[in-house]
This record gives sequence, structure tokens and C-alpha cells, in this order.
Amino acid sequence: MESKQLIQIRRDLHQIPELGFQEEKTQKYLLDFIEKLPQDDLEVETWRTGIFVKVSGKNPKKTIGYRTDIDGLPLQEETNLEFKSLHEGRMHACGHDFHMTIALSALEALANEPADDHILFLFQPAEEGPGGAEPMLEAAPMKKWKPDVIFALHIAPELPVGTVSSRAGLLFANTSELFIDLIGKGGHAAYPHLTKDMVVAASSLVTQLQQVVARRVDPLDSAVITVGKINGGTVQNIISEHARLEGTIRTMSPNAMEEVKQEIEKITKGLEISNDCKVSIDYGANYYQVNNDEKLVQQFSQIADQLDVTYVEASPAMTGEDFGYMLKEMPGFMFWLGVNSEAGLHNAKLSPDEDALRVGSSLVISSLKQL
Ligand SMILES: CC(=O)N[C@@H](CCC[C@H](N)C(=O)O)C(=O)O
Repeated sequence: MESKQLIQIRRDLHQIPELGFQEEKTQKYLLDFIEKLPQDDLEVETWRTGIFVKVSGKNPKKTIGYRTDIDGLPLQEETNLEFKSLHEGRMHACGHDFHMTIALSALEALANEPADDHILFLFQPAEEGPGGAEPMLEAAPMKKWKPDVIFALHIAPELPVGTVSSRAGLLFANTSELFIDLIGKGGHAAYPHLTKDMVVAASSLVTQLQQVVARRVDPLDSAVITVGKINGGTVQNIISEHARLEGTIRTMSPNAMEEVKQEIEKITKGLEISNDCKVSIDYGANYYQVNNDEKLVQQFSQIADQLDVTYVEASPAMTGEDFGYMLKEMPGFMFWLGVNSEAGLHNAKLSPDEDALRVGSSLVISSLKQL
């Protein structure tokens, strides 16, 4: 696909970001594109707001899967791009517009000239939440066309264009969302002794949660607890009877995740006693770690080399990806694609360099033909 078309597709998709399992316009855009491709070797099935596309191989010995995520984030874009998001409070701030464009360009190349092996493209909803990969694995088309190996990419703002990065073994962390509600007793700001102030309890809880990471997790292992949002109270002179924390937990092993959760439960039990309140915890969506297959990563690094793309050994990251569930079921890998943006992932000013589309596209097409 020409650079001009890659850029146009990316910009079209950038303008219509939608949240997990609400990607109706995105699905329609993708289906319209797929419908215009040569259909001889294609089979297409929709699943919720996602899509499976199988391209039959000429001399198949296996099926290679390629997955892209398709959802956006609940974030108001703050770039001045002429093609900025048309959806208020929604943004492709995690690069899924890039991911989808590269998948479409690879699909077009394969539909025009099928590889030897069967190729299965997965356009997966809800990566940012509540998680589309795990239920998509149970979908009938996945059972029917189950890949032998599978791979995916993620943009990396901190890497220059022309660079990719990956590693054998653990690439992305285990994640769990964290929602904590605290219920006490509200009242007049001047009579705190007659209330159970949940703003004070929530503040203390945020600090105590950081102690789990600093004092409960083995320093040679690692974990993150981030509280991204706190809600509580109505006005300045009313003591709040309710507060809510929203956050995420990240660990390098499923065991560490269980340990962190047990510690959080102990702390909240203590908080109930010391603040005379009720605390409830909801762990929301949980993602399994991304574990890359050593042999496939090595093959991929050689393909990058052939295309004069610089391959850099990655360190494990605390980002999460529900693609980890797919890698639990079949061998494969994920890699970072350098897109050189000063603003990082989940930042309202993220602006990846569109030259990376060409690099990603040629790498994915070559990998689909050679793995
Ligand atoms: C690549 C990336 O940024 N992924 C997200 C996955 C979100 C998982 C879930 N909603 C959570 O917040 O735990 C990430 O935040 O790492």
C-alpha cells in the first residue's frame, strides 16, 4: 500500500475513536475496506464489534494469526492536528489507529497475493477494557480457524522510527483494575467528630496502598499500584460519606498479583476498623502477562534485519495487554514499533510519526510470509 493511503486510513480511523465494545463506526469502516478487496481467498466473520478475516494460503502447512486492537480511550484529545478526534472525550491515545492501519495494509497485500500458509486477521475490540481477547478466544471463528502461531504489535513513542523492540519471555505485565468504594457517615464540616469522613479515609488508603509496593513486594520482584482517579464529596463544607478510588495493579507474575491483592484486602479491613466504615473492592478486568516465544522472536529479529529495521532488545514493561491471553493459548509474540512521539501512550498530546506506518506494514507483511 502506498504511504499516502496508509496515512489516509490512519487519519480516518483517528477521527472516530470508540470505547470497548462500542466500536460500531470503526467496525463499519473496517468492513467497508475489507469488502473492496479481492474476495477469492477471503472468509469474513464478525464477532460483537470485532472481525475475523481468514486468507486461505496457496500451500498451507499452518495458520498464522495477526491481531490488532481497535478501541480508543476515554480522553479528550489535546493535539492541534487537522484530523483530530471528532468524538468528544475519546481519543486513539494508545496507537490503535496505527495498529488497525497496519493490519489493513497487510490484509490487502495478502488478499492480492496470498501467502503459502493460511493467515487469520483478528480485529479485536476492547483492549483498553473490559478486555476483548479472552472472550474472542471462545468465539466460533477462532475455534474453527485457530492459529498455530500468532503475533501483534504495539506502538512505542520513545523509540525512533525504523526501530522495533521485543524480547523472549515476559514483555508486558499482569494487570488488574482496582475500584474501591468507601462508605462512612456524612455531616457538617464543623462537626467532624459526629461523622465518618471518607475523604480522610480515602487519602490514608492511597498512601497505605503505596506501602504494599514499597514494603510487601520482594524488591527483586516488582509491582505497581496506581490510583488514577479519586472521587468524593460534594462541596467544601460537607463531610463526605462516600469516596471511590479507581486504579490499576501491575505485577511481573500471577503469584505476585495474588499477593498484592491479599495485602490490599488486609489494609482495607484495617481501614474499616480504624475509620468505622465499609469498604468494597472490585478488581474489574484482569489481563494475563504477555509471554513471547523465544524462537519466534529470534526469527522476527532476523526479518527486521533483512528489511534494514533496527532491532533492539526490550526490557519487560508494566504496561498490560490482553493479547497475553492469546499467547497463553498458542505460541507467538508481541513487538514494539518505534513511532517517535514526545508525548507518550495515554497522553492527550500523543502524536506518532506516520512514517512508522510504512515500517510496520512491511515488517508485518514479511513476517506473515516468512514465519
Ligand atoms: C498498552 C496499554 O496501555 N494497555 C493498557 C491495558 C489496560 C488494562 C486495564 N484497563 C487496566 O487499567 O488495568 C494499560 O493500561 O497498560
